[in-house]
Amino acid sequence: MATLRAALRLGCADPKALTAMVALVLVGAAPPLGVAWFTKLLFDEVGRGRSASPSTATWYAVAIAALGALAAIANRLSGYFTTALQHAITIAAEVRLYRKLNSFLGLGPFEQPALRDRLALAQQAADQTPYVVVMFAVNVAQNVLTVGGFAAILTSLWPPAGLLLLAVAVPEFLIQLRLSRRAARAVEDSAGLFRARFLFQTVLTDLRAAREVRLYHLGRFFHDRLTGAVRAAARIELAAARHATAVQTCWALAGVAATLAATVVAVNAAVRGRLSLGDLTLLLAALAAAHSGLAGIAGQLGEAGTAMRLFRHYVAVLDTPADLADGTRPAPPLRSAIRFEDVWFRYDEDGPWILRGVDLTIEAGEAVGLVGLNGAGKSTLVKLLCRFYDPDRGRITWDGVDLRELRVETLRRRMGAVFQDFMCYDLTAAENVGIGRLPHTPEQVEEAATRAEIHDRLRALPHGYDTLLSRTFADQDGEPGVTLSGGQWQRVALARSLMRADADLLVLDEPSSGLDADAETRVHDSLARIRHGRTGLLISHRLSTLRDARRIVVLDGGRVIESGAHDELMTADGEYARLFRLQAGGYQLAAS
Ligand SMILES: Nc1ncnc2c1ncn2[C@@H]1O[C@H](COP(=O)(O)OP(=O)(O)OP(=O)(O)O)[C@@H](O)[C@H]1O
Repeated sequence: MATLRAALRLGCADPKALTAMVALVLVGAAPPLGVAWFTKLLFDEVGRGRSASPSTATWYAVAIAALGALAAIANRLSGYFTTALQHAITIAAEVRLYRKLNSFLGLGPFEQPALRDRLALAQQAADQTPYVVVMFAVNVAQNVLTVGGFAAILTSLWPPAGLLLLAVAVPEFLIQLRLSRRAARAVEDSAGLFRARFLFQTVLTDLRAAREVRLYHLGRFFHDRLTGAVRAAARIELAAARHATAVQTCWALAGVAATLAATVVAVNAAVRGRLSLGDLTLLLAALAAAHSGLAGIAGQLGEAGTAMRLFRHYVAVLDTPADLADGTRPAPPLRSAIRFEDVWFRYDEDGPWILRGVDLTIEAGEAVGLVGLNGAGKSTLVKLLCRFYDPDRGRITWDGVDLRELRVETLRRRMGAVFQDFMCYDLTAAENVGIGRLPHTPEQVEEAATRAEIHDRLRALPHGYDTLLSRTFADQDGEPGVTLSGGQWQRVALARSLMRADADLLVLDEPSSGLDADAETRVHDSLARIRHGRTGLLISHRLSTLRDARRIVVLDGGRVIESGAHDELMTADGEYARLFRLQAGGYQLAAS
């Protein structure tokens, strides 16, 4: 019931269009009845032979034409309002769905395949169901008027006709409902395949993927995967469609047999003079119209049944509980320290521990470098600090307050971050930088870009900061935009993080891996100036960039195994010293 209420609520997304459409559909219900009735009168009039009145017969013909015109106009207008309503429903459904997605505070929900499948179904259902349900309600109202009218005519001419219609209609409705369940199950079963299809379509059309796809001749490989997914989904849906076709065909034949029986009875009655030619015409027309009207209602009932079953996924997504409980206290400016206290974390309940009792203090105003081999857990630690996930054990505190007690939005406002896999948005240069802080002024954008050493490059673009950084969308002149080099994009991402110039904490996960040696030195000098007095957590595999960090922390197997200044760690001659010497040795070799 809640599902139906939700669908109907969405169905009323544009009340004016809905009202106009309902009125027009109902207006469109009358003409068929009138046409049938005037046709009967016309036939009876013409059947009177010489005593027939040509003017009366002409008026009947005009009435039939006028009713046809009314039906056509109502049809066209209701078509327009239906389209308007459909758009309003799509917009309202998407607003709710994406508002819900945005309400997830962490990353967990985005990593659940079942939820992703459900989301795909929800998107599909949200677009279709409210419309299908509203149309079902409206068409049933229309058909009930039409079918009811014809049924009344039929019953008045031949009383058992009403019972005959009922005997055909009830089983047909039940059959359609049953088939609708199976059709919905088929769509559910193929949801994962459709997501896979979308993934392969993206790989085959994405500019970033295009290089590898061509170099490794992967076009055929991904195309096969794509068609494989489409074929598998088609097999599932066709199996359901075959079953439905078989059942519906059998039932249609039964309906034809019933109509035939009724027709034979009526024709016999006419031959025996119990029905006039007009009565016979009316009866046959009424029989055909009532039968097709009932079949229409049954078909729409099946469609609505399928749509309603799928719509449960939309409602379920909207009802998905919050992934992380938001805190209640605003995050204050960082005065003392951020502390990881015996933090344990794993991504899945039965997965391996990624962080195993991390104890780490980042004093306010201190720059800490984080070092470790691939997979040591550095980025995971950052994700916990940003509260994309909560620790399974232990806690992270911000000036002594557990992160879980702080309002996430206020906490994140106090951070600027560049992630390893930062985003390159198909937006203008100004937007790519500026979205690090909304709203902002052009001066703030240019200042951040200057600090990230990318201002000159962005200013020199064809439309300066208004240049579209995309090769897949056209700019305001209809030309493809421009794209930047990997290192330049990285500087744009850095500039984005620097839009939060007043952030208490700057988290930089490999911020200079793509920069040339010159840029790296300049960016790090600039970062050192920006960070001055600000807390920083810097992850880098280029250990030379961390030398100036007040403290370097080495993570290994999810634990902190060393901590200290560069010189201290070199003297201790542990893992850091080993890694540093390896890298320095490499540079010396290259230099000699
Ligand atoms: N979203 C995730 N779901 C499941 N496992 C993950 C996820 N992200 C990372 N992992 C796993 O956690 C471990 C630590 O990954 P993490 O990205 O934190 O390492 P890292 O130290 O930053 O490595 P790198 O130096 O390569 O960037 C890896 O074994 C990785 O497979």
